[in-house]
Amino acid sequence: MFDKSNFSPNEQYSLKYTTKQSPYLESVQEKTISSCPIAYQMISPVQGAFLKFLVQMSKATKVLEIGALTGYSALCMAEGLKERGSEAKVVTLEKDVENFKVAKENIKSSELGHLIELKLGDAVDTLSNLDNSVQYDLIFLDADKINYINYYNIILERNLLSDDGFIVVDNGLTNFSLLVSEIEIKFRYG
Ligand SMILES: C[S@@+](CC[C@H](N)C(=O)[O-])C[C@H]1O[C@@H](n2cnc3c(N)ncnc32)[C@H](O)[C@@H]1O
Repeated sequence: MFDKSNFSPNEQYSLKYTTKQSPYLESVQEKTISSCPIAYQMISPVQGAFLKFLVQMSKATKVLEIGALTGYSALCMAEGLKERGSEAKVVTLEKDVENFKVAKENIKSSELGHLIELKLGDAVDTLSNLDNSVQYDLIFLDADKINYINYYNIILERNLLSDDGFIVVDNGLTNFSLLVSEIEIKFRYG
């Protein structure tokens, strides 16, 4: 069973010196840990604070996430969008129906729910059909790693990334260094 004691010593140290998450985020985290069999895949509160910081510092308005799970990371990023006005939006993609249902409920019950649009389906299909008159300032890849290169290609081919936008990749430096180096090569040398 996954619980907070599974956090690494580095994670626990960082958590101690990171701004405490909101009570609502904590409740979503706790509920996910107690009821979701793949809760260990959810980002940690420190990573959530970092994503929120990235959204705020980059002044992103449009955020796209691939891999919603129960909505925790989308809610973290929505907190960073609070001051960004009526155009602000997190679009998050999820293919698993059970995860989708829980995420939908968590998003609906949040005071930031109006900032988040959750889409059900395989992200390769959803990305291929996403309205590309909208460009995203921050895109967070956090789904099936094997498809990262496909997500990256579709995002660039369909012009879904804004000119100053950037892509954040979860687990990019753990077991998937080959995929990451392919992405880096394409990014740097076209
Ligand atoms: C690592 S979890 C996401 C965690 C979430 N970002 C968080 O930290 O709260 C990965 C999620 O991606 C979903 N997923 C996996 N492959 C997918 C695909 N091809 N299309 C859409 N979602 C996918 C899984 O069902 C799972 O819910």
